[in-house]
Amino acid sequence: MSVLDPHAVLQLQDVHKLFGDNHVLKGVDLEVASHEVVVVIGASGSGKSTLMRTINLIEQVDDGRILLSGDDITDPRADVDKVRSRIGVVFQHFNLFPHMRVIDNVTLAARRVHKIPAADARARGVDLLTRFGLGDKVDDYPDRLSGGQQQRVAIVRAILTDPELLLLDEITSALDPQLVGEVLDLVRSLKDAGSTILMATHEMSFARGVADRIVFMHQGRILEQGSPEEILDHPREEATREFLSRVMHR
Ligand SMILES: Nc1ncnc2c1ncn2[C@@H]1O[C@H](COP(=O)(O)OP(=O)(O)OP(=O)(O)O)[C@@H](O)[C@H]1O
Repeated sequence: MSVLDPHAVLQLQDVHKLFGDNHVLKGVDLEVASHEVVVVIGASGSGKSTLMRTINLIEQVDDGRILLSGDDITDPRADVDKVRSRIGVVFQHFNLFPHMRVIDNVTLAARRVHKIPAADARARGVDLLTRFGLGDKVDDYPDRLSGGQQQRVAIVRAILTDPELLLLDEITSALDPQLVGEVLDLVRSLKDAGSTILMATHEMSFARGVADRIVFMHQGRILEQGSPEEILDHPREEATREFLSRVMHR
């Protein structure tokens, strides 16, 4: 077993996941250090989403373990709600509640799960929304917002309580191309503010711009990982080269 970084926010050790006979994660080892931005790339079906979902305990691992700041969150005795409250998650679809105003969407978990007083949660929500260009949307309902604005609201919701780790799974895939930039700008400012982020994306230019490290997944394994230059410009593996030539010429 590898020597573990005692400061790692996230550690996956030999994680396996099967859906029936389909061995989707075949022994994944991965560490994310504090303040690090790690971007996972790979073909459709390579296991990126499943990887993210095991970390948020939506999927149970079949073997191996996952540590969050040293705590084994795959231990059957782990408190799932407590683990989830330590991780901010944004998925492809924004999943905002349509009947709730933006500010209520943003502060719901802070109030209900973290028991932050409503006035404090609102103040922090308004501050973050304003900082990210949504100050005039605080009291709107989500259907009045563009897809990019809704996704930025979902990100504000995810960071409201300062989670230890942010999981961003294909957060721009459902957006019109002209709306992608504003969401990516927000992620860049989270990086600059020191967030620890694990992100799966198909946006190679964004991966290059924001990643400290890129991880290439292939058929349920991490085939190679390194700096954006190493992986995107000088990949060692044939499968990585094939994948990149496909996505770059799309
Ligand atoms: N809930 C599930 N039940 C059964 N099979 C699943 C389930 N979720 C994922 N799979 C299978 O696991 C494999 C990996 O899927 P996953 O969604 O993790 O890939 P991905 O790399 O995220 O793909 P994409 O880029 O298209 O999102 C696929 O073969 C998929 O069919």
